[in-house]
Amino acid sequence: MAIKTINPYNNKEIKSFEEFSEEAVEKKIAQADKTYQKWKTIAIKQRAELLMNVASIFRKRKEELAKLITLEMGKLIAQSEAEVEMCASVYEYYAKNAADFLEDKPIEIKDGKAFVRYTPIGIILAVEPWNYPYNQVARVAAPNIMAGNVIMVKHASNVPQCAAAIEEIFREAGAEDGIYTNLFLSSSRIAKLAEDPRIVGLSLTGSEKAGASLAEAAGKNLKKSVLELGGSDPFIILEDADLEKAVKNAVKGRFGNMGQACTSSKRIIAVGKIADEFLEKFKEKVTGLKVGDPMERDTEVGPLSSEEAAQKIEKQVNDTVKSGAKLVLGGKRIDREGAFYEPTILTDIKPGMVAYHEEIFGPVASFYKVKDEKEAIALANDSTFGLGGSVFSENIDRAVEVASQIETGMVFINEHVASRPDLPFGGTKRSGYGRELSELGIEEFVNKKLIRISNK
Ligand SMILES: O=CCCCC(=O)O
Repeated sequence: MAIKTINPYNNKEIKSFEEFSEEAVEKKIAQADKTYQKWKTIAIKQRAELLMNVASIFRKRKEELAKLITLEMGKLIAQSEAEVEMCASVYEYYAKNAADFLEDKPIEIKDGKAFVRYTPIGIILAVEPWNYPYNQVARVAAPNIMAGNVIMVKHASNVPQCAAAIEEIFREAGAEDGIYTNLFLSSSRIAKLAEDPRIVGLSLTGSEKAGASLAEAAGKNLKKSVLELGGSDPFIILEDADLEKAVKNAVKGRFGNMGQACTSSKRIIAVGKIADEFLEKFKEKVTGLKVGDPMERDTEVGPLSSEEAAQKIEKQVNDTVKSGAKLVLGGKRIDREGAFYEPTILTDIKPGMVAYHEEIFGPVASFYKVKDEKEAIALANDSTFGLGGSVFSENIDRAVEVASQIETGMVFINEHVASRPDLPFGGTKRSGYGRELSELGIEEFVNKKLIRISNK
């Protein structure tokens, strides 16, 4: 199968890459394994130097790297640049903090001494998505390389140039072959890779379907896995919220990256008397955003990642409207070439409708008006997903109380959900398991080895 770059701004093919043969993949695994035997013994200071170089190359080549994102998946250019910066900060964060995170953890016992030592385990296979082509990879590569593991990445097939660029950056930074390996492969070959005894851990960010099949392969082969899957994050606005702040965050939280984030604020739940005013202001802010070329700095609405993605959104919205929901804004394809879809707001969504249950991975906000806080929490939790969520209130104790009742892996108060290197990221329920980023992210693929020294 050829792996193609198609520019979603005009649906034109730009470049095509050949999938790696079985022999080529075997050679790369053998190289990664050989390099791992050495890398696991290398001082952490040297590992940190490599990642500091990687961070600095990302920053130095920011413009060019950002353009590749925009070309391959249509992200607005300023957001692509911000992603490159965020990705550099992830490499830098682990370069600076991993030594502390990996220190021996003493255990207090009465007789003798005991501690937990974190040791590397081998090759980690990461399956990564197109929506943040550099940053999603950094979150797995940086902690694992610092922990002494090596990484093989099967990236999404619509961002091959970004995928190749990451490997090239590692090479430029001085990484030996095998520390970071890009694999041009189709998804159907992942299960076979999981059988390889040299690959010891599997990490995936993607859909529930892809996660289930990776987890099945990991389970069959008794390998650890981390899954970061979809979400339908609730964004709750309590009656005492700062409305301006809530509106600003809702626009960014739902329409940033054209709504193509697992943690987008997909379900906006407004309580009581502020609901109508919120909706009016929210609609006002979204109406009239400038549609155009994502490479142009004044464009506010770019294309989705692909024609297929735009068609899927179109079908989900049409099905929801057919079953009785109302359109407050948008609701159709934008009449121009490319994978464009209007920023859309839906209301009157009821259980049984597509938008109530499915993740809508695009610029579509589902708006719900509820009677009180209790109803808001019940609605927020009436989802198979459990990734992130937001609560807006000027009463922080109250907001924390609501946050603690929401069944997700992350809740942000008075902010939309956004990852940061120093905060754990991940979900519960059908949004997956395990954590990326922060100290927790480096603990996923290490052997937490107990060493006990007897005093008998
Ligand atoms: O699809 C997952 C998006 C993660 C966005 C972030 O890093 O904040």
